[in-house]
Amino acid sequence: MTASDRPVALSTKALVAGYERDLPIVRGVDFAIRQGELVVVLGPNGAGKSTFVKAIAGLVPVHSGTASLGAADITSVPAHEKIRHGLAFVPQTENIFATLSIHENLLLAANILPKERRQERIAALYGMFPDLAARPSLRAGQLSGGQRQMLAVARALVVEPSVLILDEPSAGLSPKIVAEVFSTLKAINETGVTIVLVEQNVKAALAIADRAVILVEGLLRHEGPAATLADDPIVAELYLGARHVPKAAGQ
Ligand SMILES: Nc1ncnc2c1ncn2[C@@H]1O[C@H](COP(=O)(O)OP(=O)(O)OP(=O)(O)O)[C@@H](O)[C@H]1O
Repeated sequence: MTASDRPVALSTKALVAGYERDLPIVRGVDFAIRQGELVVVLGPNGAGKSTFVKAIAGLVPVHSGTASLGAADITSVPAHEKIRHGLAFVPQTENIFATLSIHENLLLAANILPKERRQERIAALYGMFPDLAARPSLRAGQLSGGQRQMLAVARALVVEPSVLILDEPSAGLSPKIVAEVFSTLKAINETGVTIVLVEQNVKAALAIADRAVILVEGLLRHEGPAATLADDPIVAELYLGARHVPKAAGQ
């Protein structure tokens, strides 16, 4: 089955959201990602990318429109309840408890699972993240930036979400560490987890994504397969400072 035949995992319809009622930041976004896809959300600074995913996650007020997981409307489901529907969100910052150990961070995330499943899930996560397994009693605040992001991702995966949304997991990381984080995300995606990735790191994100959507001023301006968008003049215009997009011969 190709990606386009698979059921929609997460969608929004005419989603309008923002911090104040009279100031919508996301201004009517129709978006869909199919099961097993990895879609990157691109766009210039201030375009509303974070606001868009936070609105889906229940962390920013939705003014109108809907967000759905599969067929279930989750627009009004409180943020902490969305995980029970299979949606996990990794915020850009404050995504771990720095004063607690790696193991305590995972235990806290596992709290919503039935008691008998917690150890088994944490063991599975340690299998996926050997760096975390190597020193479970280390205080999370002592981890490097990349390892912190991995702990944040591991916390999100404890409850086996069907959809994982990440808000700029590469922020502040060196290119080498970004490559490691992204290859881990790709491996997670290959286990069947649908991933929505908000990113500024365009090249690296397009290299692992199936598809990309571009938000500009709160609107979905452009979308397409990641492989072709990498060479798209609109991407160049928005990101690479190419103000004058070269016209095709004859124009
Ligand atoms: N907590 C907040 N309260 C009020 N306005 C906010 C808040 N957070 C962001 N905004 C505003 O919302 C708009 C969109 O911000 P957002 O962070 O969603 O953009 P972004 O595309 O994710 O940008 P970046 O890539 O720089 O993070 C900006 O004008 C920003 O100033």
